[in-house]
Amino acid sequence: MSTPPAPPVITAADPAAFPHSVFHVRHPKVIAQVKAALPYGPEQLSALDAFLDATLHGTLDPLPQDDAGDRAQWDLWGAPYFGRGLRWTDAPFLWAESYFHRRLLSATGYFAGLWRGVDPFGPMKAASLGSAGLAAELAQLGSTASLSAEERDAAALHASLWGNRADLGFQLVAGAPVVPEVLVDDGPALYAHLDAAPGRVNLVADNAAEELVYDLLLLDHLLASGRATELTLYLKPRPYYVSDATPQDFAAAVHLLETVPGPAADAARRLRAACADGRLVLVAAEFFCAPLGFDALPKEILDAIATARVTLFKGDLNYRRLVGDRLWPQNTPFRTLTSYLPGPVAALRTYKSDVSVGLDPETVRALDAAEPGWRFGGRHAVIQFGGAADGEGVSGR
Ligand SMILES: O=P(O)(O)OC[C@@]1(O)O[C@H](CO)[C@@H](O)[C@@H]1O
Repeated sequence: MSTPPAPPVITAADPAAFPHSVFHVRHPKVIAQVKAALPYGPEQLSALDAFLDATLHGTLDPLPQDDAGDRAQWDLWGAPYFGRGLRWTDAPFLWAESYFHRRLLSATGYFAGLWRGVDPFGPMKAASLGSAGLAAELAQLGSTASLSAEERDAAALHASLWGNRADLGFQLVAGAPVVPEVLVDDGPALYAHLDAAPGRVNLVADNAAEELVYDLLLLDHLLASGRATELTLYLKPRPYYVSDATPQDFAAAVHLLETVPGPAADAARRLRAACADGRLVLVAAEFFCAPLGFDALPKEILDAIATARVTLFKGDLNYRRLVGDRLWPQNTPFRTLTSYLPGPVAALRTYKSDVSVGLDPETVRALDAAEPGWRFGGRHAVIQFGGAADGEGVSGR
């Protein structure tokens, strides 16, 4: 098959486009929320103000000295952009957002001093995890007992999918809850693949709190139903993109499940047992906080993808990193764009940014006509299964 050239990488330079609003509307709200969340002193508060001002009006400069030990790494990643008079919005959107979140941690003192290791988003994550709505939903889990096996399979997958709407950065700018719509549902094909031969399932997590709770229930469902013999859960080693899940968030999510008697607590007990005997392994890989696409995944993660029955990628950011943060023609097959990976992959993604692939042109035309902002509202979603690697590819990713 011929390999179409890759379209341009997305930047935030166009003031009329969505990525620009992330820097100019969402990020000021993120910083205001962080300043309000913890009782920081004048040093952290003024560092946060100065940082925001630099992202809005300044140019891209190297990482300040802090104790994280990754300055040389960022100097390499930032070499094309640092010290060239580029605005934050001129760099690739994926790169610049990742750098924003790394710099935000520095400004809060996350790497040195009193606030070392304190998650600036911790209070927001705790509030989301402690919400009455989530507790009520978990208390109702017993009602799925009356569903057919297929309905239970779909419910576990879709709860994990829609848990992604509970991304706390997105919630800062999201409108009222809306009726969700799944544009592509490869869920049955994914289950058929696992039924044909169980094996290890990898899940690359996205957000903490509500989303992670439903991810854990999906993992428990795969283990309890015999589809997964082992599980690997990939987490972030430190706070990132507001609410991305860290090992501490994993512990908090398991703890919440334990407090809800019935199916939730039963799932928590099984997950704890799987942690204890090594069937559920947590990996907090540095790579997942890097400003790179998954075409740059390190060997150990590629090996884990190659030997898994399937690797599930959660959320919008992982989707951008998986298929490439570019304005692809929307009918580009998901399978083609993920065939560079050495094993079967699936994405559970709600739409919160431009990137869109694997849709038929008629669907796109109808969506554009009926709801012009449909790619940013979190109301639409896809469950796309790439199957096994088949050698097709796109040049220039
Ligand atoms: O990966 P997630 O949590 O689903 O979404 C991350 C996100 O909120 O951040 C980006 C904009 O900042 C978008 O890609 C997306 O909307």
